Amino acid sequence: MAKTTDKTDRPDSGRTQKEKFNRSLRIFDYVWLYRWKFILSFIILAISSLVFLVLLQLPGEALNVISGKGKYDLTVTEIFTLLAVLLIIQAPLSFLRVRLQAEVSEKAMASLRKDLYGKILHLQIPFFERTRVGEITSRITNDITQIQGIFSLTLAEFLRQLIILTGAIIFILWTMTKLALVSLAIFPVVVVAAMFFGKYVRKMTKARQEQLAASNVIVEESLSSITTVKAYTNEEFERSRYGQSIDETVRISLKTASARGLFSSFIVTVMFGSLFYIIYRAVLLVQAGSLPEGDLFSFVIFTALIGGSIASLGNFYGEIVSALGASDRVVDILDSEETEGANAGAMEVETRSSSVSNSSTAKIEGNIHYSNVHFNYPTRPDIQVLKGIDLTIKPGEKIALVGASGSGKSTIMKLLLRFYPISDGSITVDGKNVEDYDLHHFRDNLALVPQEVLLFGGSIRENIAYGALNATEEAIREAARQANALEFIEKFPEGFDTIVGDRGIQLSGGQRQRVAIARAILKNPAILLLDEATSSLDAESERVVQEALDRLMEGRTSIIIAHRLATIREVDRIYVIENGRIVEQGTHDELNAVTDGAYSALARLQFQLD
Ligand SMILES: Nc1ncnc2c1ncn2[C@@H]1O[C@H](COP(=O)(O)OP(=O)(O)OP(=O)(O)O)[C@@H](O)[C@H]1O
Repeated sequence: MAKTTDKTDRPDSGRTQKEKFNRSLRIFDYVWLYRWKFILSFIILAISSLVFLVLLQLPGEALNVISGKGKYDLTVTEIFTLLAVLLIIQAPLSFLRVRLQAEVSEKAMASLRKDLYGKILHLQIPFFERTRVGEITSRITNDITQIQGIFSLTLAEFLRQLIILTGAIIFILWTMTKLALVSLAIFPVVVVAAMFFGKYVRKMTKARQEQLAASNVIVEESLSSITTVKAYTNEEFERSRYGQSIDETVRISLKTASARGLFSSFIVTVMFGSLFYIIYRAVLLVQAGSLPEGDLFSFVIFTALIGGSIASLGNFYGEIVSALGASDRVVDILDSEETEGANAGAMEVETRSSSVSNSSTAKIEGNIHYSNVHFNYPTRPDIQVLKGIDLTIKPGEKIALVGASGSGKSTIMKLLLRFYPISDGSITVDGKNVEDYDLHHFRDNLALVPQEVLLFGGSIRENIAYGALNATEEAIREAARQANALEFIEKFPEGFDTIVGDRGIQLSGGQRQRVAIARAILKNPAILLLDEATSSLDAESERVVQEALDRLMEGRTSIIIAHRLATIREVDRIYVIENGRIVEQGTHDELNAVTDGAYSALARLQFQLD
């Protein structure tokens, strides 16, 4: 099973922090769509923060009024009436701000999510070979949630704290200059120290989360391959793998707990110690008669406010920095140039969805020509998988590829599907290089029936309709009939509405294959790619599947990867692939007649075994 490290394989290619930062800001484009609401929410925020600052001065002023040292000509009742009025004004403002920010962040992130997913779906296959599914999901879920947090909360809070901090400092400097200078000399130092300490604690917490995530990957991997785990009786192995990972989590957690413990002792003693020292100095001033009691009260409130603001600014800053990291990863994918074919843009998908298989471009006939095709997988540049493949298939012909495992049969097929760019040579269809076709139009003319059919989790109907999303009920039924699937589907109490379960596991192998064949029939492609199932179906299932396949292949150019030579006796031509080259070609009878031929050797071996 794969290693559990979560790494981004995309090269960081020495991008500087500044470049990363600038790229991250591209996320703002999404928020900018709702700029007026966003700006309005910040104006409201600024107003309510200022109101808050005024509000906090009032209790102190009330105390001053009692001791006859009031600054403004107000009675206690008037002060508290004012306080009540300000509170009431504050209420709808808060509501409106929260509502506006939620609307902006939800809508902006929804379009970001949609764009990102659209982009991911259009990325080339090598991206998916490099990047683990969990990591891609994490981009769409965790990273965007983190970015959303910034727009819905953090940025606003950051600004609010900044206003409060500035306002509070100005207030105490203005009204109690001497005392303010003492506290401004001590307090920020302590808070900054606390912030660094806090950063360390956060780092530890993150390490713990990562370790926990790694443990979850083990669970996910083991459970998704539970049949393999059981078949190999590796339950104990998996349990201990998980156990070790969990023990590691505990170890890191305890280290984190110690750091957290130290942190809170630090906060309690040093932070509050200095706060009390400042208050002590203030009380001395009150005692000496140079500071009214009410101002002392305000001073305490505002000093606590300044401390709180600095600390939370630190936290919010941390969140903003990590969201910038998340944005960078998201923009990395959004800007990726690894998109399939220049014609495969998201816009086109939108216009296409209404007329899925009826592309306006002329239908392909299916004249396929491979000319001196060389190929190596992008992930393994040193290993040449195809070493000069030449083959020609006329419209409606059926050809088979045979050869040992790893000889390159599937690769030949994948190149026709344009999953990878060809290193050298060319493939043409109807005389035109496959690269020059509009990708969607091109693939609309191809259908693939894979060896291992994995269905989507929905109903049988949805799975068949995947071949042509706008197909009618009759067309789906007819496709199922031709695929020899109608009978078994109708035996289910729910018929076409039967849910096939995650990846189709509630159907047998043969049934899954027939659903896949029905899907291909519905698509009605000119070219058919068939990776013959190796899993041996029982004779009866094999017969019905084969019959369905024969019907599917009728009148279509078909390329069959054959594992069982018995099924390809009737094809127009067989190509024997060895080590990325075609070593023999001809009909079954021709090749079988070659003494010491590669095919005849294979045939002897198989028919002996059969
Ligand atoms: N995605 C990939 N990335 C890198 N190498 C690959 C990839 N897929 C296949 N290969 C390598 O390319 C070679 C040819 O593989 P291919 O799947 O075409 O063989 P095959 O003849 O279809 O085998 P089988 O009959 O077992 O399906 C093998 O050596 C394989 O390891």
